[in-house]
Amino acid sequence: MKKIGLLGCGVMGTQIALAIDSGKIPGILTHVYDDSKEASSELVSKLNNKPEIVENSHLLSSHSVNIVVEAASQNAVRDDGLSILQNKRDFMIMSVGALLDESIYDILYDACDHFKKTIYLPSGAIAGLDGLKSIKGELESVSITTTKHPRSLKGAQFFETSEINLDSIDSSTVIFEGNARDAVSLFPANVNVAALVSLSGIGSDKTSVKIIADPDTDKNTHHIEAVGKSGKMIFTIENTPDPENPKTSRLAILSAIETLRQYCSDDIQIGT
Ligand SMILES: NC(=O)C1=CN([C@@H]2O[C@H](COP(=O)(O)OP(=O)(O)OC[C@H]3O[C@@H](n4cnc5c(N)ncnc54)[C@H](OP(=O)(O)O)[C@@H]3O)[C@@H](O)[C@H]2O)C=CC1
Ligand SMILES: O=C([O-])CC(=O)C(=O)O
Repeated sequence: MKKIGLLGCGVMGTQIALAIDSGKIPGILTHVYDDSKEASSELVSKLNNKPEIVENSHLLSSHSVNIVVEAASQNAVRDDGLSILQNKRDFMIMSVGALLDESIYDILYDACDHFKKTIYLPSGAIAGLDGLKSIKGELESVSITTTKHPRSLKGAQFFETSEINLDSIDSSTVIFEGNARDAVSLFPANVNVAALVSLSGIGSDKTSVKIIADPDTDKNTHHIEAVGKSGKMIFTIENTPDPENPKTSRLAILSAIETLRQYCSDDIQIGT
């Protein structure tokens, strides 16, 4: 059975750990780490098969795990990605926005090649990446519009310099329009999906992103439009937010679980 190290013990990390513990993912969770000792202890308390809590993130991949699963933050990918691959572990990334920094992307890409390891990027909170990848070479334009309740957007770096006050928004309001590169750095916990769309399609400079704060929605909605020689693709995904962390959609958690389940099984691989 594959051995798994978990980096990040928040909402998503906890659900992934429970899926391993219940046997839904046929692997063994051997080591976990979170910057918050409270979060890692709370996660371990919920499991029947208790993993070891390591003292720092680098120790995760120094143990003999097959894969490290990141469910923490873009900073975690920046700080720990290279050492995970250098220690010859596969790496599953949820905070995909970190890869839109070209220097990080190049370092991790080269490390995969050099150490013969693989980075896995689950589809997260969206669908349609299979189609987008297939028409990559023929795409003319790609856009993604993300709509969330203002409470799901709270705490984003964007608000450190913006005049917009989320608490005073009383109707659907466009709060950001720009490219995917800027979007993921200003909203690092909200639009990792824009990084997935960019990496599957025409890149982060050409992928347009719009972010809407809507006080009347109870969904995290992502609307993607891609136009190219092969025709037009339109995807709208209306996600249920996680009750504990409304920034994160239930689909993103289930997508992480399914990717890890496939990694740990000898299943037929469906989809592009
Ligand atoms: N690809 C996709 O489609 C999606 C990606 N995501 C991303 O997945 C990640 C996990 O989401 P979720 O579980 O909901 O987030 P949570 O905030 O619930 O959990 C993240 C946990 O990781 C900890 N953490 C943050 N940075 C580090 C670090 N550098 N090293 C170790 N621990 C760290 C946090 O601690 P503390 O609270 O103390 O910072 C927190 O306990 C987020 O980055 C999120 O943006 C989410 C949804 C969709
Ligand atoms: O879960 C979602 O709806 C999307 C999200 O937070 C992200 O892409 O970072």
